[in-house]
Amino acid sequence: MTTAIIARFQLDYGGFALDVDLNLPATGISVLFGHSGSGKTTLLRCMAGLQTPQHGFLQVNAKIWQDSAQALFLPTYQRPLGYVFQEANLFPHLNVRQNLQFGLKRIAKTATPVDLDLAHICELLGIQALMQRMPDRLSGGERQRVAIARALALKPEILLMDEPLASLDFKRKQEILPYLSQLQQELQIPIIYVTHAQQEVAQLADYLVLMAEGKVQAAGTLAETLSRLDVPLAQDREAATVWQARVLQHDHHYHLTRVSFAGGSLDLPLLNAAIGSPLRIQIYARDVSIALQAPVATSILNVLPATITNIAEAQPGQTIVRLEVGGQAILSHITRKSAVELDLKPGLPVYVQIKGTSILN
Ligand SMILES: Nc1ncnc2c1ncn2[C@@H]1O[C@H](COP(=O)(O)OP(=O)(O)OP(=O)(O)O)[C@@H](O)[C@H]1O
Repeated sequence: MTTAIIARFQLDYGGFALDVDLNLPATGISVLFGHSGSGKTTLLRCMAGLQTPQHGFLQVNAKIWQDSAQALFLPTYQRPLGYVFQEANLFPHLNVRQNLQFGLKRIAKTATPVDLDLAHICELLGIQALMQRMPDRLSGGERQRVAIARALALKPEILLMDEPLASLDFKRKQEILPYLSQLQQELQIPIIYVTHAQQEVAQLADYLVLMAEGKVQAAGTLAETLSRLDVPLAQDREAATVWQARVLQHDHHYHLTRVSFAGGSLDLPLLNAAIGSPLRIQIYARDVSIALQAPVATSILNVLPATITNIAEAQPGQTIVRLEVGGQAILSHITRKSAVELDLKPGLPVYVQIKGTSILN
């Protein structure tokens, strides 16, 4: 991982304390995930210079924005960042184009090497046709896409997003998520994205930071962090791993699509996606079962050789098993009785049977 951001903050509100020491990658979406009140927004506000912690150090790329040890603190307006809030906060008396142009003058003063072409940004966010519209004539999802474009128009070196989808209903969220995935693939700047929605984590995160009570509980690539048995996510009923895959071939006769991932290939229900296109595949731990031998007669299409790496107790009577399939981690929730009867142990070679998958993009 090429580190772009080093963030160390200690802040005490009296009743709540933030204490973090984080290195975040140079590209992709780093998601800050945690329960309400875990300190995600406070951390984001510290990065933006909207909060003044007792101790703070923030380095973005090679530049130090803040270092309390040397009394250095760049005010927010001198930090080349974009900030997207839960509500779009567009200027109601300006149309979309004027909203996007607002504040552009600032760029001349704080020009950065990052060259984001505004027209390209509008195209990525699908808002080219909305330029003349007033904000009250936009849907919630459109307003939020304009707010994201407005933040990017300032050519930031990082984009901070605080629950940008939280005020949207399910349908609007689904409408905007593909745009965010597209941005993540095209933009060369790091995005720090706050959410408490597990689905957004699975769909967007490249890097995942779990926060609890003002501290970082775990941080790492999405695959690493989702499959850690020592953090609550793996114990959750909704525990899942996410694999990056590519479309290999379509089988129109059986209505199946074969995709490849780092550890092999999977057959999925027929997808409407071009050969070679990238996909995220979510596999719930409850949909993965374990067999000691390769099953000879099974209706399950996806059976893969795997090795057990860790085992932990989950709910009463439940065991969670972490396995690797060609280096890719996968979780399986099974009954404790099965774990004992099969005598499962770390290092044991087994087979995983994947009963179902969801495609996230
Ligand atoms: N200005 C403030 N003064 C005192 N306490 C504050 C202040 N701002 C936030 N807090 C407290 O700090 C804690 C962390 O709040 P924060 O908004 O960072 O959490 P969060 O994880 O972003 O939560 P949510 O998901 O609900 O937005 C909360 O207990 C909150 O009440």
